[in-house]
Amino acid sequence: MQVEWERCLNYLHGMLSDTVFKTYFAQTKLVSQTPGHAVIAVPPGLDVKVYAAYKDLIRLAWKDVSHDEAPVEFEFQPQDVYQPQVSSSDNSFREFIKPSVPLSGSFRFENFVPGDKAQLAFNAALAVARNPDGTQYNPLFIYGSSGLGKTHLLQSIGNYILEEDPTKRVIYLTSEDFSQQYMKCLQEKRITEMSDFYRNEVDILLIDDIQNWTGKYETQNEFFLIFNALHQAGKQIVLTSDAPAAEVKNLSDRLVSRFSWGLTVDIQPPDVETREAILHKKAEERHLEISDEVIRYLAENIASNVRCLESAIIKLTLQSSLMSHDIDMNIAQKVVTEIAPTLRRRVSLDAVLHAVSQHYEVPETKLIEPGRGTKEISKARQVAMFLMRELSPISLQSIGSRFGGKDHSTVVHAIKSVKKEMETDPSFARLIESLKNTIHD
Ligand SMILES: Nc1ncnc2c1ncn2[C@@H]1O[C@H](COP(=O)(O)OP(=O)(O)OP(=O)(O)O)[C@@H](O)[C@H]1O
Repeated sequence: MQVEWERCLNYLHGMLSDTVFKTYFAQTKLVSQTPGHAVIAVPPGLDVKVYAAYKDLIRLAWKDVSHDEAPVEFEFQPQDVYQPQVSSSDNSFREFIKPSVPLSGSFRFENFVPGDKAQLAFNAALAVARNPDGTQYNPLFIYGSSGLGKTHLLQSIGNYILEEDPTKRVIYLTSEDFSQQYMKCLQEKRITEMSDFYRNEVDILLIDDIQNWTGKYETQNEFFLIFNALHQAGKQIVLTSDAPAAEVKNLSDRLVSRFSWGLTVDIQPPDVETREAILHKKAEERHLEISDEVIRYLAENIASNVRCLESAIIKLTLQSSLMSHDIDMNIAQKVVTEIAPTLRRRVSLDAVLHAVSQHYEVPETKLIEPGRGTKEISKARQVAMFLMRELSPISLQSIGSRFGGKDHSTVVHAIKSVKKEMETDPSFARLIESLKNTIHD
């Protein structure tokens, strides 16, 4: 019951001035509710008559958050024994929601190769980074298929801004992180703190993969209010998605419309020349000597996405050191044959979770909840992370997000552990292969 009032308060926060909201609403509580009637307790010292002026707005907010068409009469009462919500210090709230995921230093404009297909997105991202006060394109909405550099550009914006001005408050997170923050705050009745945080402590908001908000209407409502407040205050917002906003399934119309206020740009798969340029760049970054012939062969044969090009470079290095031989066409052909099945396959994360949960007899909810869990759960989780990476062109960060917001290094560690065990234990390697074969979308 109180949860609905919290949502209503959140809505009101978006409609009222900060002062009015904090004076009259922030400390209120829903104390009882019967059909058509709700009693709201207000802190001592406040004149309950004041609330008459807000009744229509409150009804509207209530209708919107509760989806209840029946009219509700709100009665405001001073409480004799009123326990205001203990407000936490900023630091403890930050600790509680972990607002931002650290930016990876390797995502920079200098090492992004735009080619023709990502030039517009690159220019727009750079323009936003150079003018982070929301005056360029606000919001900037970047969309494109998996592995084409959306996260790279998004994080490059953050890195650039922070290098120019380390005092800027840049928040980067995936849409799933945001949903989790919202659910956590809702459960702990800290929604007001969450909206306060985004309203008052963010200069640039970067949100990755908003397609994962499909059907999550409560999260969308919360984000809608935050978006409005930030936009009004001239704070820059950048969003990415695997599809244009209008094509994201079950994304509310009002968010779709807000997202089109600024600039929408897409990233298309790179053509063969750009793939060559990317491979040259990646080889150079790793101080690898790879002939033009090998680069061209890889660029022609790996056309799916840039993540696969990167993985080809890593595999080339591995093969070359295993065979104690310079990288040549033989090694390149071996690598292309090895990654060909991955290029064809693309399974959903849910399919992987389901298969692993069945095999280890661990409920899916246990696999994805934060915290370590038992040894068995932790093992099953590592296997799931490994399989997701193998069977789907998804970033380490997105995998971590699926497991209660684990960071990228936890996922790297999980993948390494599974690989190591596969090398030393053939029966475990067979198990992984058989799991791979059972997973289908
Ligand atoms: N044009 C490019 N130039 C250089 N590197 C690139 C380019 N495009 C992608 N990459 C690299 O490819 C990898 C995958 O890119 P990224 O994670 O940004 O993709 P994404 O579009 O966000 O994918 P997803 O939707 O799966 O999260 C990253 O390591 C990134 O640095």
